[in-house]
Amino acid sequence: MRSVFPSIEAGDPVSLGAAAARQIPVADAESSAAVALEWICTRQTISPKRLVEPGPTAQELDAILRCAAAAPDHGLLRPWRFVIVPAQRRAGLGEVFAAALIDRDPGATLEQIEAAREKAQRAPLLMLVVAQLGAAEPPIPVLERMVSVGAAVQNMLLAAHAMGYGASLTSGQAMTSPRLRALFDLTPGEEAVCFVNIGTVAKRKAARLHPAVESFVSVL
Ligand SMILES: Cc1cc2nc3c(=O)[nH]c(=O)nc-3n(C[C@H](O)[C@H](O)[C@H](O)COP(=O)(O)O)c2cc1C
Repeated sequence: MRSVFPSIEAGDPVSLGAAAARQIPVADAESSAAVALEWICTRQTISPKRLVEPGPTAQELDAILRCAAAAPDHGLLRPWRFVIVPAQRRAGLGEVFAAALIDRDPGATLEQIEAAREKAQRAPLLMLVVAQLGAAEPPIPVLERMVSVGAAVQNMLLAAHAMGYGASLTSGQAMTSPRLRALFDLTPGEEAVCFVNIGTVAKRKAARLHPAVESFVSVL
């Protein structure tokens, strides 16, 4: 496993979880915290067009998914699930993207239809994020469940980044298409939120400037 996190040993598939549980000696704690903060703040979107092979190995993907499972989850509803789209199902997803575009815009050009189709072929790892927002017990508000979904997704983006991969989220109007819902067997109460794309970074853009803290924090 590639890692920028020094206390995680290369090749150790369980090390992400183990590192969190580990009692880090005080002398190492500060540098570990500094690396973790750096790692969180340097995550950036890498467009699927810039994500190439190799993608995460099966072991790495398992570690990434276990990070999702560490997300805060009020009521322990686990209000999300993920659907991996393997290579042999990409063409089928591309047809759904193309048909969804034609549904929305019957006048779409052949070029636009082909571009929609091609979106299913990018990034070595492609995974749909499904939010489960229907009736639940305990009745945790939908807004809180979406926070849990977002936290699970962010944990995966950060895990991929820590392993040295690039990652991004993609969405768009096809997410609400009945065709996409049918392909992924979404049940009533489930919503397709976005795709997670992960792979090796072919080219990186300059990171964006993050908003200043004072622009989003106040004191009551
Ligand atoms: C739910 C969700 C869906 C997104 N969908 C898209 C998308 O379809 N296309 C895109 O270019 N970026 C998409 N993004 C990524 C944002 O554009 C990106 O996070 C933002 O520009 C900030 O850049 P950064 O991630 O590098 O900090 C999505 C982000 C979220 C949270």
